Amino acid sequence: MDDSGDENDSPRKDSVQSLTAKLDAQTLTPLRPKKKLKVANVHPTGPGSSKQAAIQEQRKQLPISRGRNAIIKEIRENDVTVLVGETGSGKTTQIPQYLLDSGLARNGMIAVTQPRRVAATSLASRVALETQSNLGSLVGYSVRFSDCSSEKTKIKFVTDGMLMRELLGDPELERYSVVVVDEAHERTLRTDVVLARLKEILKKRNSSQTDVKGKGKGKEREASGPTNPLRVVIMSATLDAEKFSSFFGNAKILYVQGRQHPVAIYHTAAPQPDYVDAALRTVFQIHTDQPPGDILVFLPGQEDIESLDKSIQLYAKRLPPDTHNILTCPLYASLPPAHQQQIFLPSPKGTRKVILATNIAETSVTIPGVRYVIDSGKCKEKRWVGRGIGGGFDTLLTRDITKSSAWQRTGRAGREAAGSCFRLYTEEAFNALPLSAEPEIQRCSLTSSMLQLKCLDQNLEDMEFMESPDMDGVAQALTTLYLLGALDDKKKLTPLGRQMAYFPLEPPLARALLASQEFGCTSEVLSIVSILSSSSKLFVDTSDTRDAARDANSKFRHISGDHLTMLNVVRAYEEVLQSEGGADGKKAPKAALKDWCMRQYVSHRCLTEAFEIRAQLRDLCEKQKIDWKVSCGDKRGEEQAILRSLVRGLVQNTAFLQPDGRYKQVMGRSIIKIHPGSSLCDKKVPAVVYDELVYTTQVYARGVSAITRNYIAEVPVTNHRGS
Ligand SMILES: Nc1ncnc2c1ncn2[C@@H]1O[C@H](COP(=O)(O)OP(=O)(O)OP(=O)(O)O)[C@@H](O)[C@H]1O
Repeated sequence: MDDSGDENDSPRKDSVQSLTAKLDAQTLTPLRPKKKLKVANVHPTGPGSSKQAAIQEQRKQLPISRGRNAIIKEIRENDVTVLVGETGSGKTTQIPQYLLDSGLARNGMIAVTQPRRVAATSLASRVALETQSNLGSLVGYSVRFSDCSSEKTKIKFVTDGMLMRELLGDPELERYSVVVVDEAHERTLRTDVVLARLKEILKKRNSSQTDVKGKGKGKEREASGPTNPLRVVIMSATLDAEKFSSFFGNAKILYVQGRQHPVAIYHTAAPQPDYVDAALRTVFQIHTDQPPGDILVFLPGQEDIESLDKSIQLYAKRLPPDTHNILTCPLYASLPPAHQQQIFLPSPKGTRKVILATNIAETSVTIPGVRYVIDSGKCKEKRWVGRGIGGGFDTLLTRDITKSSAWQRTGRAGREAAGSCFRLYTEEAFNALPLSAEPEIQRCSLTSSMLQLKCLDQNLEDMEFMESPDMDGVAQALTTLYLLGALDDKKKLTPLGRQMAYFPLEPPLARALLASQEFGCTSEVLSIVSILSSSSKLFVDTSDTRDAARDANSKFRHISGDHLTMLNVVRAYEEVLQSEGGADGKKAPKAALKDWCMRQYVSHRCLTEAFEIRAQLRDLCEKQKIDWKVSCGDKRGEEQAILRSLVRGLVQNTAFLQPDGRYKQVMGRSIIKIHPGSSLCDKKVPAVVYDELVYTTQVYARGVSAITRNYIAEVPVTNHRGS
C-alpha cells in the first residue's frame, strides 16, 4: 500500500566482515527470560512412534490440556467465557476439539474466528491433521473468495470478515452452537462488530435461560432450553480480560497457566533507527553463532521485506563455503495464498530458513522450525486520514508496535522448542509502548461494516460496542452509502444497497459492477474490479526495473489511463492462456504463463488471484440474475461505458484540474497529485477518477483514468428513494 518512493531497494553495501564487526559492537543485551517452564520434549522419537502418535502426545503436553475438564464445564454452564492463556498454550488448536468431543456442538458447528486468512487456513490444516481428517471434511475454513468446508464440517476456522458475511444469510448464526472469537485483543473493526452482534444474538437465542450477563443456569438449560443455544468463547494471550468480561455482563474469566517452551528475550543496548539494517546484522549474527533453527523476522511492510530479502541474498553469497545456506521466504498479505503456504514447508537439509513477515504472522500461526524471532518493533497500521483533508481515506502508516504485539511476536519463537527473541529496541522503549492498539472502530473507514449491518436491520451508530465508533467516521460512512445509492435520504437501505452488500467487494466497487449493467459492459467491469480486489499490484514496479517495465508495459497503455490499461493486460493474458491450451477447463502450463508475465513486468500472482476472484464474482452474478457476459465489445464505445460505470461507484474519488495545474477533489478539499506509477502521471486532463489515495509526503491518487465532467454530473445522487 505504502508506495512513497522513499523505499530503499538497493541491497546494503557493507561486507559480511564489517557487518560481523558491527554486530559485535552492537551488543544485544540478554534479558531475563519472561517465563521458563520445565516442559518435557514434545516430540517422542522412540522406535515405532508414528507422526500421528507424536502429535497426540504433543497435544497432551500442552498446558491447556491440564485444564480441559474445568474449561469445558465453564463453557457448558455460561453463555460467554473469556479465556486468557499464554501464546502456545494450546487455546486455538485444542479448544475447538474439546468442544467437539464434549458434545457441546451436537446441534451445530463450531466457528473459530481469526483476524487474518493465513491464520484461518493454516490452523484448519493443523486441526484437520490432529483430528486425522481431510481438510474440508470435519475441519474446514472459510475466508474471502475461498471456502474449504462441507456438510460434514463441524469445526470451521473463519476470518472475522467472513463471519460477518455469514450473518447476512443467517442473522442469528443458527448453524453454529459455539462461536470462538480468537485473538480478540487485536480489536479489528470486524471483531468488534461480531462481538456486538453476538451480544444481540445471545439475547434472542438464549433468552429463556439467561439475562445475557454471561451466566446461564447450568446444565438444566440444555434440558429445557432451545434446541441450539449459543456459547461464545473469547480468547487471547494478551487480552484486557476485564473489559471483555464486563461488556458481556461480567462473563466468567478463565486463565490458563503456563507456556509450553521458554523464550529468552534480548533487547538492544541502544536504539536502532535503521531497523532493516539492524535486522540484517542480527540475521547473520544468529546464522553464524547460533545452533540450527529457522528465523522469523517481523518488519512493517512489503518494501522493507523486499529490501531485506535482497540484502540477505547478497551477503549469503559471500558466506564461507562450509556455512549452512540461507533460504529467504517473504510473507505479507498481498502474497497469494499458495506462496504464503510455502513458509510452512520444512527447510531443505543444511539450510536455515529466514521468514520475512509483516504482522500477519504475529498471532495464531505456528511456523514449524522457527527458533529465533527478530522483532523490528514496527508495524503498519490502517488509519482513516479524513479530518482536515476532506473526503478522507484509509491509509497505512508505519508506527511502533504495542506491548501485546511484542509478546505475540516473542511467542512465535517457543512453539516447538525453547527459542530466542531479539528485539531491535531497548528495554526502556519496550516499557514505554502502549499495552494495546487503538480499536479499529475508532480509526478506520466504517462504510463496508455499516452497509452489512443495514442489511441486518441494524444501525451501526445505535449499536452497543465495546468502544463507541468515531463520529466523523459514522458521518463519512453514511455520506458514502447515500452517494452510492445504498441508503435513501432517511438512511434506509435501498434494494440497490442490499444488492451491493451481496458481493464481497468494497461498496464502491460493488456499485460500479451493478452500474455496468446499465452501460452494457459487465464483462469488462468484472475484469477490472477483480484486478482491483486482488491483494497484489498488477504492475511490477521496482526502482531498478522501472525503465524496462515502462517499455514493456507501453503496448498495453490506453490513452484514457490505468483502468483500461488493466483491461488490456487482462485481455492479453487471456490470449496467452488460450494459446497455451488453457481454455475449456484445461489448465495452461504455469511456467509459460509466469514467463509471459515476467517479460511484460506484470504480476502473475495478481492475475491468477484476479481470475479466481472473477470466477467467483461471475457465480454470484448468476445467482443475482445479472448477465455477466454482457460486453460492450465495440472498441469505440467501450471506454465511455466502462468509465461511466466506474464513476458511479468511485464518485467520491474524482478530481478536477485546477488552473494552476493541480487536481482538487470534487467531494473533498484535498489537493492531490497523480501517482508516479500511473500512466496519466505526466498528462493534464480536465477530470480524473481514481481507485485510492495514498498518503506519503503528500496525497497521491493511484489507479487513475481521465473522465469528462459529465460522467460526474450524471451520477444520480438525489433520487435513490426506493430505487
Ligand atoms: N502447524 C503446526 N505445526 C506444528 N505444531 C503446531 C502447529 N500448530 C500448532 N502447533 C503446536 O501446538 C501448540 C499450540 O498452538 P495453538 O495455536 O493452539 O496455541 P495458542 O495458545 O492458541 O497460541 P497463540 O495465542 O499464540 O495462537 C504450538 O505451540 C505448537 O507446539
